Amino acid sequence: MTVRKIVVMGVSGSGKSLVGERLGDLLDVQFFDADDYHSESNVQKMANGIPLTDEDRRDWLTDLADLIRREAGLVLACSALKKTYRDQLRTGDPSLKFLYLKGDFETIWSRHAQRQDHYFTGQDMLESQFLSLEEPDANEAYIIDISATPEAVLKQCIAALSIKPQDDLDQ
Ligand SMILES: Nc1ncnc2c1ncn2[C@@H]1O[C@H](COP(=O)(O)OP(=O)(O)OP(=O)(O)O)[C@@H](O)[C@H]1O
Ligand SMILES: O=C(O)[C@H](O)[C@@H](O)[C@H](O)[C@H](O)CO
Repeated sequence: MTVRKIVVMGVSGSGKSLVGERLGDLLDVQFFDADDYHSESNVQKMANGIPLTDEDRRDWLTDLADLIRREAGLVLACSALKKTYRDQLRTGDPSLKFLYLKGDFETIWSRHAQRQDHYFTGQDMLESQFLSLEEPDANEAYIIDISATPEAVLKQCIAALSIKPQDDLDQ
């Protein structure tokens, strides 16, 4: 297994934390959530229903690139919505692999609605994520269809990264 540094990307509610955590366990590398690296003012902004700007995300991405550089292996859940953001993350390690959790607004909104106690809420906020999103193509990321169950989504990730035979996940 050679893949050691992975970013699980996508809009809010696409399943990055759920899938990323399980992937970290499977790969036996630490899982990090980029949400934990937002400044207090960024969190406040989002909690007040104001989407982040490029400027708001600049220092956050710098810190995340440092984290990627520092760790020998990791799975990082990070929105990484724009190409320039992903380029900034890759400065931490050019071999970084991206898994893009791709889904439509309706699917993701329905999952958002089930989530509680999260500062990122509201249809407008989710819409703003889709407006900012610059989808990576297959040259830049493995594209994962999130319409299926978490287990099936995880299987796609494993297959994309060619980590283990898929049968190992059947339980
Ligand atoms: N494939 C799936 N099928 C059904 N529910 C899912 C699936 N993936 C994730 N969920 C659920 O959808 C919700 C959002 O998932 P999660 O919190 O992992 O997304 P996220 O991308 O990390 O969001 P955020 O960036 O806002 O933190 C959670 O309640 C999670 O359990
Ligand atoms: O780039 C961004 O706009 C942020 O990273 C968001 O995606 C939120 O942090 C996250 O979705 C909240 O859970």
